[in-house]
Amino acid sequence: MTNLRESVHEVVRLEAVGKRYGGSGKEVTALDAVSVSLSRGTFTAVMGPSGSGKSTFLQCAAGLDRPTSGSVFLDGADLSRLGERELTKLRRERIGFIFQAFNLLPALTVEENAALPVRLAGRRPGKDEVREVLERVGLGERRHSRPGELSGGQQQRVAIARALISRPAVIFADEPTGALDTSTAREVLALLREAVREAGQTVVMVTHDPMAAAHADSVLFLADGRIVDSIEGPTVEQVAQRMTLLRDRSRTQPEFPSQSRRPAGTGTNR
Ligand SMILES: Nc1ncnc2c1ncn2[C@@H]1O[C@H](COP(=O)(O)OP(=O)(O)OP(=O)(O)O)[C@@H](O)[C@H]1O
Repeated sequence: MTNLRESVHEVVRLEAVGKRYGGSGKEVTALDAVSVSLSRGTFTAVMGPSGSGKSTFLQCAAGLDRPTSGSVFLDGADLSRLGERELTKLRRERIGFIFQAFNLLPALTVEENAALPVRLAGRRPGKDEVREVLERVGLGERRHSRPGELSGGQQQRVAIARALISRPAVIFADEPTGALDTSTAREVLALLREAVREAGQTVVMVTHDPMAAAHADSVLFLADGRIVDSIEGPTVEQVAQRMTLLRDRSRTQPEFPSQSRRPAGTGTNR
């Protein structure tokens, strides 16, 4: 299961990952030979115009969907070699998920929602374990509330607590700040950054928002299913400028000319 070529610092690796949808003349290439390596304890944002393949990238990297070609390695495991049951176990134990729509269970309290991954793994969550993770996201006082009694930002913090409780190697976040106002979004991003800095976790976040992307260590840019660019230590202005360029190019040319593509994954190995 372990890839011997893999560096010990590497926690997510995509090798020539392709994903095609449909068939019989209506095939869409959502990912086209994407290769990238992400190190432990890094925060990576994934950006690109609408339809560029961001969600597909996240789904394939997180083992929620299987690529049509290529391989995905996650925390040492080659996902293509895992059966559904093993994949579910790996997702439950090694990966945390955060979505734009929070996806909390309305009938459960804050602490029950946060403890869900532990229960699903067949373990009884310790009181301290749940309290600690809720305090970490600033919701220690709200543990008996239900999601409907909380603001959007508070609900997303419950979702972050739920993603953190099993101490996963990687947290995949799909537009985690998409439904939040700017100051609440900043709080959520600060929590993700803290998970990277203090717990050495790896965060991969799809976003449309240059402000959110600027909280990451690096930004990968997708266009037409390929990684066409990346920025290390991004600023809001740099990210916004790069996105404008990509949108303009995708409007004027249906496909990127190959000479404008940088080799996939450059600048992302740290
Ligand atoms: N289940 C599917 N069946 C068919 N085509 C799909 C499916 N999912 C995605 N696609 C296509 O694959 C391409 C990439 O889609 P994807 O959702 O990954 O893009 P995205 O960058 O996340 O877009 P957005 O920013 O609009 O959410 C698009 O052309 C999309 O229409």
